[in-house]
Amino acid sequence: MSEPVLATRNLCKTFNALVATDDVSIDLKPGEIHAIIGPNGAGKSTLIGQICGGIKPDAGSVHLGDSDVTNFSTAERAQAGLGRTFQISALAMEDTVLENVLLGVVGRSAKPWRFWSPALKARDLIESSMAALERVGLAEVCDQVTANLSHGQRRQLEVAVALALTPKAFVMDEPMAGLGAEGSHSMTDFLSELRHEAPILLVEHDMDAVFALADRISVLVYGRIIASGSVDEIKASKKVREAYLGEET
Ligand SMILES: Nc1ncnc2c1ncn2[C@@H]1O[C@H](COP(=O)(O)OP(=O)(O)OP(=O)(O)O)[C@@H](O)[C@H]1O
Repeated sequence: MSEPVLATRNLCKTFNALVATDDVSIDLKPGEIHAIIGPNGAGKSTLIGQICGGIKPDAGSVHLGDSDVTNFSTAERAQAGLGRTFQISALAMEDTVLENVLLGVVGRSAKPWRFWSPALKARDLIESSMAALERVGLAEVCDQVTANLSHGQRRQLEVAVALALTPKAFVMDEPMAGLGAEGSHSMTDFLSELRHEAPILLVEHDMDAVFALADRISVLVYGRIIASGSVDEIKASKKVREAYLGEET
């Protein structure tokens, strides 16, 4: 069995009396897409916040490869190889498409000026940023102001920002949100390939995309993982249907 690239161990988080994360231990293995699904308010965003560093857990730990990153800042986790896309866009709308990727990469450095001083480094940085834009199909609009992009292109740009950091693992929060059928389809194709570069922890409400992509699904209800398994196992689970999928049928 391969070692997980990303793991949480017994994560707990309460907000006053509300238990938002209840003893959550999940793994992300090389080459896989592990989807986390659950009804609204189940604790998916809180879990992602603890994995990526925005929310401090009350108990438990987060591991990236061999490193315990529980006490790392968000920037330190990104530096350690955690690539994240956001539910709500974190892009700078007034900056160009290329600038957004460059800023994403430079922001990763604890000492950003180190990137900019030698001309060679700056050139490398631009080349790797352009390569990331090329991969998501945005190279041609690299000089456009981000505000001019369509919603779908902004989602692609977020992926490019994460990609340019050459992460060890991706954490993606609703990458399909707001994409039309065609956009979801091409993002699904893209993520399907991307998993071989770095595994993806995917939080997504779009069940068609989840069922098409996930190697494994974990179902979160009231902050607790109630089931974890393959797409077929989760679809067949009575417990899951009652707690979650059933409410849609
Ligand atoms: N900062 C906070 N203070 C108090 N309660 C919070 C806070 N953040 C989240 N919660 C509560 O914790 C629970 C889990 O919320 P969370 O946003 O993690 O769920 P979610 O599964 O991401 O929901 P959605 O699918 O709607 O995005 C909810 O009951 C929410 O109201």
